[in-house]
Amino acid sequence: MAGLPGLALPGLTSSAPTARAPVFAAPQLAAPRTEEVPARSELRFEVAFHKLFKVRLIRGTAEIFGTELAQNVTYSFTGTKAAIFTWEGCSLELQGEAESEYVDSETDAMVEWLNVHGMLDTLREESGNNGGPRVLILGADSSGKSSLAKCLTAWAFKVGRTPTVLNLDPKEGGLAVPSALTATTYASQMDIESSSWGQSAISGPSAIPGRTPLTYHYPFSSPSDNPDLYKALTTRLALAVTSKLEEDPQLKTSGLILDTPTTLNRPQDGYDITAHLVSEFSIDVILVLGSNRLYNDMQRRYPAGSGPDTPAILRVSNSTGAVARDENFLKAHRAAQIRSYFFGDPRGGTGVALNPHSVTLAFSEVAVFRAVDPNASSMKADFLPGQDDDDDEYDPSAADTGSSDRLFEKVEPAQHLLNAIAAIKFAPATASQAQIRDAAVMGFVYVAEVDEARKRIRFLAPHPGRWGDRVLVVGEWPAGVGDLVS
Ligand SMILES: Nc1ncnc2c1ncn2[C@@H]1O[C@H](COP(=O)(O)OP(=O)(O)OP(=O)(O)O)[C@@H](O)[C@H]1O
Repeated sequence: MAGLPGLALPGLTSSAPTARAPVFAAPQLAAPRTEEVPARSELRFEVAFHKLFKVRLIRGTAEIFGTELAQNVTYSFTGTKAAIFTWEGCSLELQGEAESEYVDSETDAMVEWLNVHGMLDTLREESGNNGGPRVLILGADSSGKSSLAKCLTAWAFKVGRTPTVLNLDPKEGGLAVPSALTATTYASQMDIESSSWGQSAISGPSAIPGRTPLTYHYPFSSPSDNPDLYKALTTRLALAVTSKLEEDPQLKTSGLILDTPTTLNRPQDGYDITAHLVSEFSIDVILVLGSNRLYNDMQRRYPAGSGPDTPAILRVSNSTGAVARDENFLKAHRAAQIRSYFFGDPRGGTGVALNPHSVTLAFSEVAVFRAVDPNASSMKADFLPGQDDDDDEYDPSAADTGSSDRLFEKVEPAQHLLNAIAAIKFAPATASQAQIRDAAVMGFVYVAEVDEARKRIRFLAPHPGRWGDRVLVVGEWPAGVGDLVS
């Protein structure tokens, strides 16, 4: 396939909106009030989507998941559940509407987490040629896994480290969109206002210095939906990250922090994947949050003193303030994450609004593949549109997956792609199944329009560059966001 001519629509440049960005109508807020937060306490708050809650630190010091707030800067939150913690006490100016907002002093977990950071930093000090700690965080649903990962990352950065964080939860998506498995080095402060891990440099300029994660695409919601694919991708990530660490002593000493999905907690299908991660990333510390069963099972699997490569298992307290997020909240959270990937942060505050680029292509100019759901492949084979006649032929490249099933099937562009999020992979249209699987992601695009009559398809892309002869891959996850463009 020749280079894809991107068609910039009139007026659709980076200085004028390419698509109508979701407008965040700043609500009228009541006058600000002041909240005194005692030492070693935290202000916990929950803000609904489409509501705004503003916080300004006016006295003392405070941090949000380990990252310090600057004094006299107004931070804006929406669609967030979080806590502002203070070691020494602080005064906060609050404005706006929180669904729940209270100060709590039951914060022993923070002290414990800080001790874990101290222990990890001692391991970094003493690491020599072996490199710093490679930490795997496991735990129950909403136990605070991501919050702990953020705290450990922020505190490590604060003492001059540059840890590499792996988001291995396809429901979260790290600095990209859900379905992204990412590795990101934190050499600058984390984003205070983000309810996830912030915004990637791929999406455009941001107030926080940009980070470009190494991204792989796993378009299923849980590792156990397609364990072979999940394992293959995490192996690629481990190889890439390990070689990056070998090239940079500072990164190597700073080590790895792996944030994982809750489903790894399940003995029946999660432990096998956990063992894969432990071996591929040469994990030496496993932090278990809030599950005695998981802690005991891990201790049995990796008994202390059974060898130099056996990881240490540490039980860590749950974040007492961590709250379960219901499916509606999580759905809105995912939609917001996808929106911010394309449109930036429209809230004001320190956020930067972006204008995604619109690219219209002929059907003949794109190569779209769909990741096959191994649990439904036999049913799908007959029904998916756009099957080539020779699709049933044996593909030798699929052999190294350990299964003769195909991983991806080519699909013709049609209405079924509308609202899909597609990964642009560093693989040409002629690539084998294994090459498509193993290719990293250049970025994600959103299918904004499919014109079957004129055989044209319009994408929104965060980046103006053309992607040339590269395949697009869609899957069942994340589900399309219907109202991304109105
Ligand atoms: N101390 C706290 N006070 C208020 N909210 C908190 C606190 N700690 C964590 N949270 C919030 O609780 C929610 C769940 O926490 P977190 O995402 O860290 O858990 P998790 O174990 O990673 O979740 P999941 O099971 O979805 O992967 C998040 O919205 C987080 O911001």
